[in-house]
Amino acid sequence: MIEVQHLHKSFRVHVRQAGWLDAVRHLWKRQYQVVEAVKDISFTIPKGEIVGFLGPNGAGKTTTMKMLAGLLHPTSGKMSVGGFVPFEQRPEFKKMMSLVMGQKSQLIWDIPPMETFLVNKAIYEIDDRIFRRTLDELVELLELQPLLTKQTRSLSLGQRMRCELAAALLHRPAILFLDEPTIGLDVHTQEKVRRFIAEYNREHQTTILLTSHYMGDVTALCDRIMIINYGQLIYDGELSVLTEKLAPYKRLEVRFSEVPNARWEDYGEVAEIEDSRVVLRVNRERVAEVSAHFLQHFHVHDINIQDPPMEEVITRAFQEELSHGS
Ligand SMILES: Nc1ncnc2c1ncn2[C@@H]1O[C@H](COP(=O)(O)OP(=O)(O)OP(=O)(O)O)[C@@H](O)[C@H]1O
Repeated sequence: MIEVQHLHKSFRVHVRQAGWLDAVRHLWKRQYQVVEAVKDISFTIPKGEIVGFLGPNGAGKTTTMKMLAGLLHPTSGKMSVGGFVPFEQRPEFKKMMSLVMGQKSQLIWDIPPMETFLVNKAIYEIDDRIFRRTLDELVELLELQPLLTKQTRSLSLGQRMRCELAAALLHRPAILFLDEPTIGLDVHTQEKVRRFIAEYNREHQTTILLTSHYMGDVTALCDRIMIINYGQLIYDGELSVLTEKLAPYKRLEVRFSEVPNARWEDYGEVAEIEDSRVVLRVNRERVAEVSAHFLQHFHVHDINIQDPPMEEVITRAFQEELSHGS
């Protein structure tokens, strides 16, 4: 459904001079610098898959998404999105995909969301019956009924984002690019949006590429992740494989009425230790044996075994790349 080969994008940016004298001089002789935002990335995403696209600030995620959505022309490389070359901007291409950017609104600010929906109906030439059916489904899934006729500018961020998603999905795109769809939302609304995306994908087999700084979005929605750093793809594969490779331990949290005296470092790396609680990073192969030992020899109130937090795994992935690069 999405195929990208050796994609590059560089921007030519004007270098600003620090001092006013230099700034005046350079009015005549401007200096430019080339920023390589995306460097030779290749990947394929089959129909119906949700892929998490991760990377630190400025890594090249938005630039890649904009190229995939046809908003930016690549410097070089090949792309096929649903069989189309995005930057050719064919009307059929626009009808089969949607881009939602958490930081940018496509709703018309001064009118209620329902009127933006009607504008989209006209733009995408959606048949009356299909429009009604799709709208009903989206209104129900996203709980939009009370918001439809309110002024868009009066909506809260979370209410607006739910309307943004509806506006983006009215024409039933087969491919969805979601750039930070939950940014700035409270935990409850984030959860709602996540559930909606998962349900919508299940129902319609929509192909989704998602960027998010919230690891909760990624762990809830994506089995596969791609990590980009300094414009290069440094990982493309299952999230669980990355976790096993970079963090070959589990987080073992044990609660006691009072932490007993023990040589905790014999069991694993001590992450936290308090009055009634010990958190250890225990090698995956030893988790079962260590837990059994604790239950047998100590008066344990509760024991909890988890994968390491995703933030930790991703940070390690960046660090690995940096140490390879140096
Ligand atoms: N229009 C532009 N002109 C010049 N440089 C740009 C432009 N757009 C992006 N860049 C640069 O390209 C690089 C990649 O930016 P991009 O916005 O794709 O990163 P990102 O991974 O989406 O970051 P974030 O998580 O902060 O949104 C950055 O160095 C950025 O400054």
